[in-house]
Amino acid sequence: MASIFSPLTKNIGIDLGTSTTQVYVEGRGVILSEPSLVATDERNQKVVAIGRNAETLLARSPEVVKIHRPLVDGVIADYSVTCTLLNYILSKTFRTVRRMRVMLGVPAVASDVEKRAVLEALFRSGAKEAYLIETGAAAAIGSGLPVFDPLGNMIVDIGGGTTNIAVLSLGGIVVSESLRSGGQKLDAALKEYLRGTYAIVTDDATVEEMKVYNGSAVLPLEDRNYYFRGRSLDDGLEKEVSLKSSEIYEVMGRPLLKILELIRQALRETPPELAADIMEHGIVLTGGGSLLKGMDQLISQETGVPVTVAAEPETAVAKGAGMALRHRETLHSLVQGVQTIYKRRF
Ligand SMILES: Nc1ncnc2c1ncn2[C@@H]1O[C@H](COP(=O)(O)OP(=O)(O)OP(=O)(O)O)[C@@H](O)[C@H]1O
Repeated sequence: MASIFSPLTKNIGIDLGTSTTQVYVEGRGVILSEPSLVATDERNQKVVAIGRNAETLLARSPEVVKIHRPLVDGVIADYSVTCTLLNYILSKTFRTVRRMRVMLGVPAVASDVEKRAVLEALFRSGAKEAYLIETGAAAAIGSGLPVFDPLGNMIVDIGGGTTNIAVLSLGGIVVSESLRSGGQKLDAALKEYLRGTYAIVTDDATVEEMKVYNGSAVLPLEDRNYYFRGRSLDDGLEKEVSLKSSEIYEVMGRPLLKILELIRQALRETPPELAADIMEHGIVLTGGGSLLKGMDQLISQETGVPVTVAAEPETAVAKGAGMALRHRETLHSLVQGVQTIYKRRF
């Protein structure tokens, strides 16, 4: 029987995200990226689809299907649904990988109970070794920041449900901040605005499209009109509504303020010598939220620090978690007093 130290054991990094779950396999890259969704049949509560299939099913027969999101704001909201999703993901990965050593990114804001729940779910799903790493640290490693150097590195990961910030130096986390707010709060603000101002309700896909294609974190140079369809609250009929780009910008500005405040707080807590490195080398952004138009510009304007978006911002956490497995002993000894890695062997 192959030992867990066997070369057949593959290092796997997982980003179990509020919106999307990604799996990275060492030597192969990101092999799976699917929505974090589980669909059950309303009539008998049986699981009928997971991940992308659940999304497709919802679009086809919304009346029969109930959609479950295992995570809310970055942490497990439904343990059994989380196990179902992890089982599906690991069994898909297991088709090509015999033995798995898994590292999973968790937000710094997650409690010990939540962390233990994820570890249990990983072991139940077939992982032979399982570890957790803070999302910010994983994102920094996955973006290729020189985290082992005697330098201050700052990463801001803006996900769907959480924003995680970490300042790393010499392989350890010096400052760590986490907020249960991310891209989904922008969607919620837009939905609320459409309901309150235009008495119209829209589906998630329309709001997401509005944000991704027409949204901006900075005041748009040209104030264009965009047209969307939704259901009128007055008569229940489909209605078209026109929104200005400046309006979308204003609505999204409120939730973005919280993210800006968290970044300022992390900068205030950073020791001066490391802050000087960050001023020189800049802040790196990861996570889907970093792709919002003008996000780097807004953060740079508001903090006075140069900002860049990582080359592959959406996969940085999964990749970094997988890469961290190779350095797990070093990281373990260097990250003193920080609850970065949890380990249990069977
Ligand atoms: N081009 C884009 N512009 C604006 N937002 C985007 C863009 N692309 C993706 N997003 C947003 O990024 C978020 C998803 O990012 P990501 O996949 O990093 O989060 P997650 O890992 O699922 O969540 P979390 O880390 O909070 O658990 C969603 O809110 C999505 O709408």
